[in-house]
Amino acid sequence: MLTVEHVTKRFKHNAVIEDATLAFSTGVTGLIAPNGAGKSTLLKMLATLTFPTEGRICWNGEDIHAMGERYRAVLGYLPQQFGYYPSYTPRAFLRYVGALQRMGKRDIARGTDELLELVGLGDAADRRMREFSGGMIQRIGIATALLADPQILILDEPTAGLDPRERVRFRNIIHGLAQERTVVLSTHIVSDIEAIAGQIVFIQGGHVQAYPGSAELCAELAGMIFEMPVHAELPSACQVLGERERDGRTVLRLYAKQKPEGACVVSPTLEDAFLVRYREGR
Ligand SMILES: Nc1ncnc2c1ncn2[C@@H]1O[C@H](COP(=O)(O)OP(=O)(O)OP(=O)(O)O)[C@@H](O)[C@H]1O
Repeated sequence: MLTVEHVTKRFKHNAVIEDATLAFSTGVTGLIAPNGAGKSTLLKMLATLTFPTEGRICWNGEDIHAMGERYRAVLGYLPQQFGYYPSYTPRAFLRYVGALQRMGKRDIARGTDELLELVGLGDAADRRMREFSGGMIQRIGIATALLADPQILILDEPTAGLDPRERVRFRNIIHGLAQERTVVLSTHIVSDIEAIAGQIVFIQGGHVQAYPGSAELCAELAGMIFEMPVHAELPSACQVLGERERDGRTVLRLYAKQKPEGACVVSPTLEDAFLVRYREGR
């Protein structure tokens, strides 16, 4: 288990993460927050690329910085900007990455074949990556992070720039990988994690809060999410969460503590929970 114990991260006097205590076990944890909230900072600390100002992070009870190379041997990390060489083929690139990780040639070759199949790029193993779509490159990024068969997989906004089909494919791959790994991924797109995250972590104003899954978050809003016709008079104490089409009509989706006149109550979604939590001024 990966544990974050009373971790604070400050840049000069600005605390980006404040006294965070969290645990990541097998399965997917989705870190969801708007841009600039501190997702990458938290993930970089989990990947030992930056240090907590206070507190410590442990893997199975041992401080990850004290573990040094032993920790990096169990860690796979896909940064937000994944660096690759466009003139390389996936096979050559994975060989290069494996060599940097001091893996044996046979392990690299076996890993490369298995991983390219896993991410659906077995047929593209010997094509130059300059011809690849953004989604294909992200899948190469995943294969790279998985090459040394890590127990912990940290993915920083892995679905950024992917089209809906690629997002679904990516989500399925991540879900499969998390059956026997600790996967932590950041996103600001709710649907990326709604279906697969066993734990959801919000970061707001430096405070980090974990929920066991989207069901608990949605339950908190039960009876407080409504839809009403777009031209109806809005109650004063409500938050508009968006518009949508319902049975050929445009309706407003609202958050309110009490049922507005003419509104009907609807089931809360993780997106509602996200919008309510991160509404302007909060
Ligand atoms: N090395 C640094 N020095 C100073 N401030 C930093 C540094 N790294 C991050 N920050 C600040 O910390 C805050 C959180 O940044 P971070 O990149 O962790 O956010 P994020 O949630 O990952 O956002 P995004 O989705 O835009 O990547 C920002 O205000 C950023 O300017």
